[in-house]
Amino acid sequence: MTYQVILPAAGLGKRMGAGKNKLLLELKGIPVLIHTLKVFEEDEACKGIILAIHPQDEADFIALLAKYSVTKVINLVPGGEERQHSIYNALKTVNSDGIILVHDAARPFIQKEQIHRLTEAAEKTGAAIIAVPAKDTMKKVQDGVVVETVERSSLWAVQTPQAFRISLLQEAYEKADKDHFLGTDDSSLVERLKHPVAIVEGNYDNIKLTTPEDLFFAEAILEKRKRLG
Ligand SMILES: Nc1ccn([C@@H]2O[C@H](COP(=O)(O)OP(=O)(O)OP(=O)(O)O)[C@@H](O)[C@H]2O)c(=O)n1
Ligand SMILES: C[C@](O)(CO)[C@H](O)COP(=O)(O)O
Repeated sequence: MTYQVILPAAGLGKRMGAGKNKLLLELKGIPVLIHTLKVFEEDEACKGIILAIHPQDEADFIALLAKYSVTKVINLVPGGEERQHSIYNALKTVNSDGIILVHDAARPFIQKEQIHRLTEAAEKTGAAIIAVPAKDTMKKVQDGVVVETVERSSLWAVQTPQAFRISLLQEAYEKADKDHFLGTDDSSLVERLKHPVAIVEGNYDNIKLTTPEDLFFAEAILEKRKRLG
């Protein structure tokens, strides 16, 4: 199942505190952005990558695409104030049908096998997301006091990629824009259409590099993969 992918890469990395786009930080000498891009560059089912970038990063990103021979980037679009705005800017440039993925550029450890299970599910259902069963107990808190412990057996920790029929995601984004709805993931916009979203189980390696300790976890994941081959 072929697909296109939108990679939102226009964040400021405030929680990382690196003083620059965290996607320019290096893991084993290679920028995070390139680790993520290479997964899709090397996936024969990926027919095109649309990168949402911050204008201040444009020169650095273009230089990296050339240095690492990334050929599948078909468009660079300006990011927006929020992740959702960056993705919407990219989605507006898509004029085809089929399946589109949205994947955080800050998640460099996604693997082709998971992507293919995801696209197959999205082909069947129109919408599918990668997630893993929650390992921690989650509680709702108000004013510093627990108000509810959420039943863990039904909880999943949602990641990206998230995969959709292009027309469905475009409808969801148009409605969210009209309603001024801001979600923390793309699936929540599709759920507002009362459209079912399938869960595809991924793995716990697919972390999002968000805070400084994640860089240490990332190095450990790379070391594990090197040892396991
Ligand atoms: N306005 C934004 C915000 C985020 N992103 C991208 O969306 C992904 C997930 O966002 P997050 O991890 O929150 O990145 P940042 O927004 O950079 O982090 P922070 O919230 O700590 O600033 C990242 O690849 C980020 O580059 C984006 O394209 N446009
Ligand atoms: C989309 C996401 O990665 C799913 O877990 C997450 O919601 C992104 O959150 P962020 O704060 O925009 O990184």
